[in-house]
Amino acid sequence: MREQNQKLALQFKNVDFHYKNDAGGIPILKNMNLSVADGEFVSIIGASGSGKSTIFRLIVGLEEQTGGSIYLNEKRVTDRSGKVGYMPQQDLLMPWRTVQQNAALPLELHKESRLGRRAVPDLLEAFGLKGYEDKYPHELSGGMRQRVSFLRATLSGSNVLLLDEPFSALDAMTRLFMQEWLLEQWEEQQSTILFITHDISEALFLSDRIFVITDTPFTTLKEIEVPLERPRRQQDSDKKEVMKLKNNLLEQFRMRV
Ligand SMILES: Nc1ncnc2c1ncn2[C@@H]1O[C@H](COP(=O)(O)OP(=O)(O)OP(=O)(O)O)[C@@H](O)[C@H]1O
Repeated sequence: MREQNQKLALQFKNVDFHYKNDAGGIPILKNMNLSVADGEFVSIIGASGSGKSTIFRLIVGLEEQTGGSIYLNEKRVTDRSGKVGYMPQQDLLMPWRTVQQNAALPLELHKESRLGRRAVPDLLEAFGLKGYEDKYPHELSGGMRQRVSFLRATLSGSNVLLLDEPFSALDAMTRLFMQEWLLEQWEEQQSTILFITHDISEALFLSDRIFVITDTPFTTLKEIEVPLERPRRQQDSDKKEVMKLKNNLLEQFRMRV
């Protein structure tokens, strides 16, 4: 496992949240606590509609909790807009902007980024986009669009990145390569990643810990530690202890279908 420091990158303390509706509200989080260490890779899995994206929307500040507090890097931050890197479910690249212009958008919005404009050429190369700087999104493959979108989240300059099903639209082979690539970037940038997926194998391959939503509304999430050393390769997922975890998780979800 990668060296983690004792600092917390993210913490929910007694957080309540419900969506408003005519019937009085749809409760999602009830007095919920959660901690993610700086440098950790954590996945969140759960059934469709269980509240995974809502957790991200609260962290990003797109929704406001009705109770409790959310801490980023151990500071209680009330205005979290632009303070974390966020890659939503669809890549949301702007079709009229080039690769470079799409990726560098956070630098236009938030001038004081940890990485800064000078990092852009190096990062474009690291993200396999060198030579494509002036192309438009429709000229790219699915995997490339995902990489531009991830680069944009990275350029927010935050040490915390939230990735919401980033690989769901990719073919199976590209997806496997993108997972390995993502782990390399995570190591390189020393970031903290929260990753939503429906794919149990993907969560096991990538994560230090997996948070499982078993019921909604939820107070705690079930936590699973993944017993794999780093660096990892796809074939590590075939190890006996990982297969056992996978089968247990599949069984849990099967009972809910
Ligand atoms: N803006 C909204 N107003 C009212 N209800 C909402 C709103 N957004 C989400 N919900 C409801 O809140 C619940 C949780 O939604 P959320 O998008 O967090 O689920 P999810 O686990 O991310 O789902 P999926 O895996 O399908 O993306 C769902 O029942 C959804 O219908």
